[in-house]
Amino acid sequence: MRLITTNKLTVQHGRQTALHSVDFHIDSKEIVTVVGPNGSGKSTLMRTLVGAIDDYAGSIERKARLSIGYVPQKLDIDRNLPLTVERFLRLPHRYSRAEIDASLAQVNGADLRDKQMIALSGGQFRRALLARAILGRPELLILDEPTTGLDQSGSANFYKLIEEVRHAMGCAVLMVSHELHVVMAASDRVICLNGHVCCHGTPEVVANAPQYQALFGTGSMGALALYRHEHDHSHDHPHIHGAECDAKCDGTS
Ligand SMILES: Nc1ncnc2c1ncn2[C@@H]1O[C@H](COP(=O)(O)OP(=O)(O)OP(=O)(O)O)[C@@H](O)[C@H]1O
Repeated sequence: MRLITTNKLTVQHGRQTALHSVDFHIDSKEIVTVVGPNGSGKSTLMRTLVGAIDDYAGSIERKARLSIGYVPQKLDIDRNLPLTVERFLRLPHRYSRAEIDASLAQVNGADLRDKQMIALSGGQFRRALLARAILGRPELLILDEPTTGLDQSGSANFYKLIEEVRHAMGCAVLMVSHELHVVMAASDRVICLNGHVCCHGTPEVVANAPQYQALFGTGSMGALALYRHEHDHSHDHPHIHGAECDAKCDGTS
């Protein structure tokens, strides 16, 4: 089932065009990753999809009553404000203790409930954000750079956790990441953005696309293959998606 479709989505920040004529969709239970260089409009796309930016041209269609859990790229917690993880998870909705415990357990964070938000490590903080995003049992989880601040093994573990959450909750996952080889291997589809959609398709198709290689070089393909080989046992790729690349696009915005 289609959850969100955009048609010629265009977003300006002042005179800067952050997104230009972006056609995008995500279906239920898919893992879709958006990659692109700094400033290529990835966060703008996420923020527009969740409704945080409502000044755009083109159209966005959302499934009726679509519930979205969103983890923003950055979240500053006031260091002067005492805020436990439990209280953080209760903002802005009042969830029960049982719901909060279940959500924390889902992200392997049962021990975090009474800790202060500002005392969490990078990985614990990311798990608390994820726990909050899944509290409403969303059909679509949107994660903007979910492993910011984590080291390589912390990131790999976090992506594994995201796959587990997706599996347990049956939600679709849309994420932005810089960690090309790790995240692409775990995705059903990859969208390479540079203000516009440069190319899109399965991870292998995107990694081989000249538009992608013009932006990121060819180095990540070996890492992608390596990761696939090493982790074949733990990934489930039931979908076969068509290979689609925009041959007209030259990889610049
Ligand atoms: N609130 C804003 N006001 C003005 N310009 C903005 C604003 N937000 C983003 N931009 C500009 O829009 C463009 C796209 O920014 P965006 O944050 O969406 O990119 P990104 O791909 O997420 O970047 P990064 O990988 O660095 O996080 C950039 O040129 C950025 O400077």
